[in-house]
Amino acid sequence: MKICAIILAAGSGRRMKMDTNKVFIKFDEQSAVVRCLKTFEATGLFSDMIVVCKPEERETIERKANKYVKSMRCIFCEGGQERQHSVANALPLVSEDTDIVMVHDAARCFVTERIIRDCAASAIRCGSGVAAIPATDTIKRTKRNVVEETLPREELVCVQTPQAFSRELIMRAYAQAEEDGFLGTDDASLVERICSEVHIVAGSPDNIKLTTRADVEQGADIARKQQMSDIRIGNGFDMHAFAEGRKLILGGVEIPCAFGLDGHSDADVLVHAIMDALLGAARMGDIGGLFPDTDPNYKDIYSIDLLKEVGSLLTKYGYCVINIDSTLIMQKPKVMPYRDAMIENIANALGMPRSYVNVKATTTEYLGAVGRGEGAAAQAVCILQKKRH
Ligand SMILES: Nc1ccn([C@@H]2O[C@H](COP(=O)(O)OP(=O)(O)OP(=O)(O)O)[C@@H](O)[C@H]2O)c(=O)n1
Ligand SMILES: C[C@](O)(CO)[C@H](O)COP(=O)(O)O
Repeated sequence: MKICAIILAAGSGRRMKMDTNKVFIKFDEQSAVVRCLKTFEATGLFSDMIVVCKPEERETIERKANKYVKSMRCIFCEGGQERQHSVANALPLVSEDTDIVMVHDAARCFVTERIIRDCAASAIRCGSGVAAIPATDTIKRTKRNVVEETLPREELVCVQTPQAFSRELIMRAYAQAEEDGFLGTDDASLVERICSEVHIVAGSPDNIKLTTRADVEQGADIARKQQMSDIRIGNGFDMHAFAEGRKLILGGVEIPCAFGLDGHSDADVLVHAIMDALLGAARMGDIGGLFPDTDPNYKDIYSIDLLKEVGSLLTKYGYCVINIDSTLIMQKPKVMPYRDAMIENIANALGMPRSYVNVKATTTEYLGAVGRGEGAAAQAVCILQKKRH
C-alpha cells in the first residue's frame, strides 16, 4: 500500500494579519509546519510527501523537511492562487503507483497520529476518510442577516483535514472540477460531486486550523496539553529464591551475605522489577522477551548493564523517565544501609537525577516464602513521558 501526503503551506494568511506566513508560527519552539512534518513522519505510513509552498519559503521548509522527514521521499512544489489550486499543482507529482493521497493543511498543526491513521485506514477500506467533528452550535442559513432556515444539527459536521482518498478518486474529482470551473474550500467537496459516499472519520476539537489571531492563543493551550498528555505508568514485579554460593546483588550493589539470589543473570530482583515497570509503561514487552534466560550472553550478567540497555531503548523511542518508586520485599538481610548506593546506580544507569528514584524495603512479617527467608521479591512503578517527536 503506497500512501502519499500533500502538505499545504502556500497560503497567504490574510485573516491572520501577520507579516509572516502563519505556518511559521511557533508552539513550544516548533513551527506549525514542522509540527505537521514530524507528526506525519512519526506515523511511518507514508512513502512520499509533497510539500506545497511559496518559492521564497521553499528553502526554509526544505531545510526542515531534510532534518525531520527521513522515512519518505519528500518533494516540493509551488502553491497556487487558492487552496484548491495548490492541491491541483501537487497532484500531477503523485507517482502513478500510489494507492492513497492524503491532503493536509500545514495550518492544522495539532493533528495527531491517531487522526492521520484513521483517515488512512478509512481511505484504504472505502476510498475516502475525511476528518470531522460534530457541529456543536446551531447552524442557520441566512440571507442579508435574515434567517432562511435552521439546519438539522444532528446531520452536520465541521470538516477538518487530513482528507484522504484513493488516488483514482481524487485525480478524477480535481479533473472534473477544473472542467466545470468548480471552486471548493476543501478536497471532499470536489470528490462529493463525483462520488455519493465520502466517509467521515473522527477528527478532534484540538485539530484547529490557525486562521485568526485568537487561534494562536488557543493553539498555545493545545500545545501545552499535548505536551503533557502522553504520560504512561508502568509496574513491575520479580521474585527469586535464595541460593548458597551466589553473590547478593540488589540495585547493582553487592551486599555482604552468606547467600545470594538464584537466577540466569545476577538475579538482581530490584533492577528486574524496575526494568519491567519501564518496559511495561512503554509497551515494549518485558525483560523475559528482551533478555531471554536461554541466551548465554546474559549468563551472570550485571543487571545494571541491562537497565542501561532499557534506558537506551526508551531514549531511542522518545521516552523520558519522570520517576521510579520501588520496594524490596525481603525478610533478611537488612538492606537499608545500601539504599543510597542502589539509588545512585539506578539513576546513573538511566541518566536521570537521583531525586526521582526511590527504593524502599519491607519484610512480610515472617509470612509466606519471603517471610520464611526462602527468597526476595521486588515491585516497582514508574512514570514515563513520551516526548513529542
Ligand atoms: N493558495 C493556498 C491557500 C492556502 N494554502 C494552505 O492551505 C491551508 C488552509 O488555508 P487557509 O487557512 O485559507 O490559509 P491562508 O490562505 O494562509 O489564510 P487566509 O485564507 O486567511 O488568507 C493552509 O495550511 C495554507 O498554507 C495553500 O497551500 N495555498
Ligand atoms: C480544508 C479545510 O481546512 C477544512 O475545514 C478548510 O475548508 C480550509 O478553508 P480555508 O478557507 O482555506 O481556510
